[in-house]
Amino acid sequence: MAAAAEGGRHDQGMALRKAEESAARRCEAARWLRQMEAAAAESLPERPSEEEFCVALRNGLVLCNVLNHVNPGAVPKVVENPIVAVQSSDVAAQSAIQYFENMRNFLVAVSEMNLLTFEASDIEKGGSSMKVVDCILCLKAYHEWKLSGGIGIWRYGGIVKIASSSKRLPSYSSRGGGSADLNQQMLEFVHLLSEVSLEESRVGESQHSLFQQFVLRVVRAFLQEWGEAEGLPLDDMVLETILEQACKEFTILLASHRNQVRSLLRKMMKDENGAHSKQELIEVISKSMKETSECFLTSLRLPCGRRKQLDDGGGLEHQQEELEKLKVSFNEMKLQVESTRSQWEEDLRRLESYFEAHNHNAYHKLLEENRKLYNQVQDLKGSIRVYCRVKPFLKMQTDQRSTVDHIGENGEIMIVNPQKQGKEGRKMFSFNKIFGPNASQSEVFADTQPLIRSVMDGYNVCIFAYGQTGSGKTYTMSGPDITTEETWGVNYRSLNDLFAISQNRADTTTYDVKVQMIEIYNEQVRDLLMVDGANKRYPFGCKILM
Ligand SMILES: Nc1ncnc2c1ncn2[C@@H]1O[C@H](COP(=O)(O)OP(=O)(O)OP(=O)(O)O)[C@@H](O)[C@H]1O
Repeated sequence: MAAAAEGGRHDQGMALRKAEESAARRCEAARWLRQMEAAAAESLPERPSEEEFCVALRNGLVLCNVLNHVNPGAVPKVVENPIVAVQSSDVAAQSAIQYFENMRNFLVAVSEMNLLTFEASDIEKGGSSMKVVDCILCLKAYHEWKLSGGIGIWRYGGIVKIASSSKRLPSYSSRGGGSADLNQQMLEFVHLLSEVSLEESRVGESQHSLFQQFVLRVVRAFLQEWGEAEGLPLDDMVLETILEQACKEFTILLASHRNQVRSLLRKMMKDENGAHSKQELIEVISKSMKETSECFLTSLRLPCGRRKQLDDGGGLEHQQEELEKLKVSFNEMKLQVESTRSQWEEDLRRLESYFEAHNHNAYHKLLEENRKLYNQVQDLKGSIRVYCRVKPFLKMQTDQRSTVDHIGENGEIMIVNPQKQGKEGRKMFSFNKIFGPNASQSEVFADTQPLIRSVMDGYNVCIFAYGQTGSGKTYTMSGPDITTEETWGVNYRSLNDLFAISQNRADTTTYDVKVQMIEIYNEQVRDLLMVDGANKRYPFGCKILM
């Protein structure tokens, strides 16, 4: 109950405020009419009731006169009959007709000026005086705008008027004005259109920026919601580039269409053959607007999730289809690129392994040939070579008479036996080469060294020293001091080369090196590396390599 009472009080308060508001507006309208028309001051009170207000204006006289003050000639014929309190029924009927003519002329003129208007019945008893008040206040605002120079944009209750200078204000005449007046209006319109261009371009720039931001957000939100655009390369940069381009094109289109409209209107104005109705003018403008919007939609080319709301011409639907096609073709292309890439990778792998195998084979073939040639040379030099080294006299030796008479260049050596005479006392021996008493360890090894490579190529090689006790076998094969490389004998030098070649060929060949040391003495063969003395003697089941 309390709530209902509260609601009722609230409604009463609202109604009171509305009544106060409409009374204030009515008083404002009455004050202005009284200022504009002296006759109104007599018939219209300064603070009239609704009834008083309607009665004072019902004959249309005040309204027509005021309108003619605002826009001279707007109502060419005004019925000036005085208000008579008591009339005969005939006179009253005639007056009513004349007054109705005033009211009709007023309403037509106001309507042609594109101002707010009302129905004739609104001013009759039981009508809505609010609309009458609105019409008068609208006329008042228009009048004030004209007085202030009529420059810029004027708005009142949804009505918009644009003008640039007081000299060329749009002049609205009554319906009977003819084509000349209409053409004048259109020329004015064209003039105003070009005048507002500057203002438009300034506003356009900020609108462009706002529009761009707005569309960017819409599209991003849409793509997030859509989720199917993952495969498309629509990152922020791409989107912004597309939209920026679309906005630029839209701006250019707008400017172009504005110019088109302007030139079309100018052409129409110059066409003196006939008048052009307002309907024709509107048709031209709306056609141009439609073209602009279609061009923009075509140039934008973006999907829109709310297409049903926005697209009543099927343009966005077409864009959506195009996008779907693009997406399918993009995915196909992506698959094709993937497949081509894996094909290339496979081809590359095959080529690599082919060249690797080819190189490997070629290398081995070359190596084999090289080995063959090398070992053929070794064979030609002789598969069994015998060298002779002449031991020098040691410092401790007192008798230093030599038995070597002569050493030839081709491996001959002449030995002298002083105890025999003649031919028996001189004997000539031939070897592959003779090393004299001054030959160094490295000179002796130089002739043996090529055979070490033959070992690494898989050939069997045997180097051994032969001679009586104390003749220098150990000196030649091992050397007097193994700590000094210069004095190394054939064995150490051979092993050194063997491991060096093994390392050089590590990329292609793996070598397994084994060593065995045996002694043959008094027809007994002993394994020198065996710790176990019992097994030292031959046979111990091993192969002699060197
Ligand atoms: N070319 C040489 N230059 C200098 N000294 C040498 C040369 N050949 C051998 N000698 C010296 O002669 C001595 C005997 O040599 P070595 O021990 O090499 O003989 P061997 O043939 O091995 O004897 P064995 O068969 O008894 O073992 C050693 O003192 C060695 O240093």
